[in-house]
Amino acid sequence: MVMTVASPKKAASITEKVWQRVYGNYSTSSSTSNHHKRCSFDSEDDYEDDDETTMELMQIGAERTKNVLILMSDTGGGHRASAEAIRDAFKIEFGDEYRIFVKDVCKEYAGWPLNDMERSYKFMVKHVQLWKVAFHSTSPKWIHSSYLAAIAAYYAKEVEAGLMEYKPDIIISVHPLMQHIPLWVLKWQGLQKKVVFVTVITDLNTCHPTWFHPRVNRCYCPSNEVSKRALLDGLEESQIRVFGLPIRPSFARAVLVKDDLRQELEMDPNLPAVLLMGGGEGMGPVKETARALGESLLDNETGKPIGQLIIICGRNKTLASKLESEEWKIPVKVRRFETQMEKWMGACDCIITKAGPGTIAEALIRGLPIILNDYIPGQEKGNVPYVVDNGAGVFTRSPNETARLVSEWFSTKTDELKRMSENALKLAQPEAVFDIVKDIHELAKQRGKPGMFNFNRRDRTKWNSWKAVEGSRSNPCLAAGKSEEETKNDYISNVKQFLVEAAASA
Ligand SMILES: CCCCCCCC/C=C\CCCCCCCC(=O)OC[C@H](CO[C@@H]1O[C@H](CO)[C@H](O)[C@H](O)[C@H]1O)OC(=O)CCCCCCC/C=C\CCCCCCCC
Ligand SMILES: O=c1ccn([C@@H]2O[C@H](COP(=O)(O)OP(=O)(O)O)[C@@H](O)[C@H]2O)c(=O)[nH]1
Repeated sequence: MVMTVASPKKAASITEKVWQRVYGNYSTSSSTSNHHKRCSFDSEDDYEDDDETTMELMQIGAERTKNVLILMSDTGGGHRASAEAIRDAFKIEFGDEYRIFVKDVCKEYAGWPLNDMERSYKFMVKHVQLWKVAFHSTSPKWIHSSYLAAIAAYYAKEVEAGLMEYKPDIIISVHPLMQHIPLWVLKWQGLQKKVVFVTVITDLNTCHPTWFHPRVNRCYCPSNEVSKRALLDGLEESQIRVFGLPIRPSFARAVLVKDDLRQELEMDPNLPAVLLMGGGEGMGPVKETARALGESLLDNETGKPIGQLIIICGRNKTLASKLESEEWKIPVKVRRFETQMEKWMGACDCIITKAGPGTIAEALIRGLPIILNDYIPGQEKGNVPYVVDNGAGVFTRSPNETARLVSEWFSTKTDELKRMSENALKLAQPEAVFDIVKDIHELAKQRGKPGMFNFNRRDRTKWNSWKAVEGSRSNPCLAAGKSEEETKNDYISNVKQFLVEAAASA
């Protein structure tokens, strides 16, 4: 059945469509609604004609702005940082060719627990044994597939509404839990062949298996260790690319001079500097380590400092307030959430951090030797050997040991600091984010049709049905003229299909 909203003169509607495609006027729901009202068709003839138009439009459409939806969640600071890195790299490489949306569709559209993952995750990593059990017990495919299927059964419609709102030609997931449900929704909508779906993994080594989904078009692995895991988990070699972890272009492309940065950041121009942090949330033994450094970086004989300390607390306001209120015998700067991490890293000589992959990858680009003082069990565990075995840093949980190491690096063991800095630079992959976006661009080109909004007959029906209920977030089947009972049955059968698929894949 075909929706009939209006029956405008064909020529006018086609001209308008060409105009809108070329100028990419698909960004607001109102313009899209109007577009769809104008572009509805009544008969099979209209469809035939429209298919031809689509062919024409595909050629012109090469120039239209394509929508890229990046799926992330603020569980930790790394996923957002990588998402923004990809967005910025698209902008630098391709200008207005792509329109990028960085979104947590689960938070914005779904209900509990999907809309509350940040808080749940924070709670779980605070009670670290709880996280350890959750991480490892959900690693078997049959467990996480069934669990995600059950959640999908509840929220697929909402996630679908979220995806449809951005009309993506390309979906990029930078989160371990954003493969299964969106891919299912695309399949349900018959859009899997039209929308490019890629995963960009942001864990360096021991990542959770939910990152690996066999139906993605590409899986970008940051290291060979991760690509081996992907192969073991059933991905094909042709799906995998190893470029590195995507880091904000400001790290890779900006030319930063340490002396200038120190002046800009009002740091001591001469004293060596150590940067102390704990990811976006200011986690790990930051306070204890700061106090130990306050002692070890003071020369007891002269009473003068041998180094300076920068502490970045991220979103941990309690930690920042506590440290700000302390008295220090060496130069110390306590900062909250910083947006120009490349500058602080560029102004320092080494870094102390928990084993967050984003911070590690950034520090490597800046050639900073790394002291890892903590890790989250599961996904961050493997980051420790990644750094230590490559000679770019050391691991110790002891604040006193950390403070001793830094004071040695700044006095008697400067050669060790230099050697580690060189190793860090060897491991760095500053171009990774550009390689990733270029590959996605190529992938999208190879696929030919730029996404779901090159309508063919079937898509148009579906999309018109969907748009008819725009805003209400109801099931598109309802708008397609089905009864509530039929709609419910449709939905249940879709869910069943998903559960069967999940069981089969397990
Ligand atoms: C015996 C069977 C028991 C089954 C019980 C199921 C209970 C489910 C409870 C918890 C779910 C645990 C999810 C484990 C998957 C973890 C995947 C993963 O690697 O997650 C990591 C991210 C955080 O990203 C990391 O941040 C780090 C820094 O902090 C660092 O940067 C790292 O590199 C990043 O990768 O974790 C999450 O996003 C987890 C959010 C969990 C919230 C859980 C609470 C709500 C419960 C369900 C939400 C729905 C998710 C379903 C997942 C299903 C199974 C995998
Ligand atoms: O004040 C801050 C603290 C951290 N970060 C960034 O947050 C990310 C942290 O990611 P990581 O993977 O290291 O740890 P997570 O926060 O996910 O635990 C890195 O890109 C940091 O540069 C930031 O931009 N400002």
